[in-house]
Amino acid sequence: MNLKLTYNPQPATRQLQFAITGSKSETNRLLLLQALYPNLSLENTSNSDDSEVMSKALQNEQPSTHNPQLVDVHHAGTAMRFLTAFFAIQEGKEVILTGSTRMKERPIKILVEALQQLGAEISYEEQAGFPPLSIKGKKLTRSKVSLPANVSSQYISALLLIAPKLENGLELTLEGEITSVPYIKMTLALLNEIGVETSFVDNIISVHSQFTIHNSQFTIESDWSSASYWYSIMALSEIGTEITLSSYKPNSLQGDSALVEIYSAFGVETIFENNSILLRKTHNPKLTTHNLQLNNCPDIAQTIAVTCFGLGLPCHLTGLHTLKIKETDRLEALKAELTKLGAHVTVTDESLTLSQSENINPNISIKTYQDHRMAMAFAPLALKVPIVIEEAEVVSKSYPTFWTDLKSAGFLVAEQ
Ligand SMILES: O=C(O)C1=C[C@@H](OP(=O)(O)O)[C@@H](O)[C@H](O)C1
Ligand SMILES: C=C(OP(=O)(O)O)C(=O)O
Repeated sequence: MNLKLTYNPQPATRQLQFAITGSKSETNRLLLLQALYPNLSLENTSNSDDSEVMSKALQNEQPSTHNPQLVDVHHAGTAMRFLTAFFAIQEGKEVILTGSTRMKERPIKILVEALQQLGAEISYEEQAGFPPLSIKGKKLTRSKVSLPANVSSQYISALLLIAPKLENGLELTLEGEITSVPYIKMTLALLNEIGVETSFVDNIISVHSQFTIHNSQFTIESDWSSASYWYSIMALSEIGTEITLSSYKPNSLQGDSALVEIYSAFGVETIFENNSILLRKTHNPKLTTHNLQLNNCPDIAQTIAVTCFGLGLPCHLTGLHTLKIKETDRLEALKAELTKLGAHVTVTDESLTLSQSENINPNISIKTYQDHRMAMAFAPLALKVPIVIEEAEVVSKSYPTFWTDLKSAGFLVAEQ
């Protein structure tokens, strides 16, 4: 489904307000913890496809006589990585864990080797180092392992999530530069919330074993990565435009809440009130090069690059080495699509540089490369020029109601 987006400014008749569902990162961690500790109950879980597949994989557990069970996580990176660790400790159970064609190109060797060092029985079904995996669940008896930390934090989170169920807990030594650190801290914070003791000093993380927990209820904060598209819409809107998003709090576990500070430089003010954020366009940003290090919040890189282009601002974004192994090679995808719109962009393996531009080519058809964030990051440009988003249904990976929310905000969204 290709969607043509245009924007026809109407006088504001009411305050725009959207309830975004829970963080998919927090949801997928807590769903796994709920499978390990059934007396954990969750509110405001994510309605994303990635959380649906996670939930289904954990619920559809068949008795061990149906071995091996096929579990398909489609495009969900967190589900693939977290479930690899989960199934590795399900004694007597065998699964083949697989995903989409792209998932079979996303590396998993670092996690598999770490689990194997702890005693897990995992082998590759097709290409060594990549899904699908054959996993024979067993009791893991070892408790210390080292692994490279500069490729994906999801490998580390996966190990941490099963750690309290290991006989002697876990001590992880992280090698090299640690990437996407807030996601690791989110995992530790959620473990702490349910009563698991952890420590993270220098490059060593320790998790104590904890076989049961008290009844515990957790309300998940809404997804900041999804909020990023509204930040971009505000940045590209007229001064005075406002929108309210719920439910958010100032002390978030999500690294993407860095949006508050980043978008203040693009003229968007954030006010926290009653469990919500009010976003207001207050001024037009200064014409300077925006230098941002995004190692801590890789998922908002596409949003920021497109915002800068829409505002005609030059930018230099760094810390983007993980973007090449996500839903697509996001650096190449950004370069190709921004260039079609008239941008001057260069990329390296870890950075993107955008020159100042004055025009945006209208009626360009944006390829989305099976990447939800390509579709949602480019949509706000409809405030400036008509634009077509190809295979627009990809948004359901993280934000299934994105197009209906956009319509409610006054965008014209027509199937082509
Ligand atoms: O742990 C998580 O929930 C995530 C970690 C990040 O991945 P990397 O650590 O691979 O950068 C992020 O990009 C992804 O969307 C979600
Ligand atoms: C990278 C992402 O997800 P995952 O790695 O979990 O597929 C994302 O949602 O932007």
